[in-house]
Amino acid sequence: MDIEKVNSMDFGEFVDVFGNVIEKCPLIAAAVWSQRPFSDLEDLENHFFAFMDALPRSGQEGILRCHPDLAGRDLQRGTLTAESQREQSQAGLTSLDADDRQRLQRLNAQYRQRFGFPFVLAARLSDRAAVPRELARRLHCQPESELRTALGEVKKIGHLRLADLLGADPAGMESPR
Ligand SMILES: NC(=O)N[C@H]1NC(=O)NC1=O
Repeated sequence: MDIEKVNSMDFGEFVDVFGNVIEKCPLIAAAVWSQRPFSDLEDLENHFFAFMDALPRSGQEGILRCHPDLAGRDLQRGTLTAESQREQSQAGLTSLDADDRQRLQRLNAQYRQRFGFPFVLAARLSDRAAVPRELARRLHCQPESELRTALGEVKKIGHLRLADLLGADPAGMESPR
């Protein structure tokens, strides 16, 4: 899909296509549509990210809370969004054994208890060994910097989802940890 096609979309089509660029936050796509035309993928994604950056803290935490836990209940029940299912599967989180899954669920619970929002990480840039390691490390970070880190991960996820939709090479991403 090229940027001309994106710019020609009506509101309904745009929200259908880009509504889950930020997990379960179609409102952001709805707001971004008003800002077309976009010059390219980077311009388009900058509008998504600027909207997030301009939110008050409660809104930013709300975005994080829209994310399902990694290897959590939604994965077990098969209720993940298609994008999240693919990302968690690519990181190997759909084939954890019971011990590893329970360890991750314990760490997720500790993280949520400490920060008040779920642990968010761009799973496609990680793997099943790195996820619990990174979770355990971030558990000890300060709340302010952790909020920034988590929103940075939401942006990485959004960047990759947008690149998929536009059939672009995801430029400038970190290689897998
Ligand atoms: N909790 C969390 O990070 N979830 C997200 N990460 C990712 O790559 N896809 C998700 O749904």
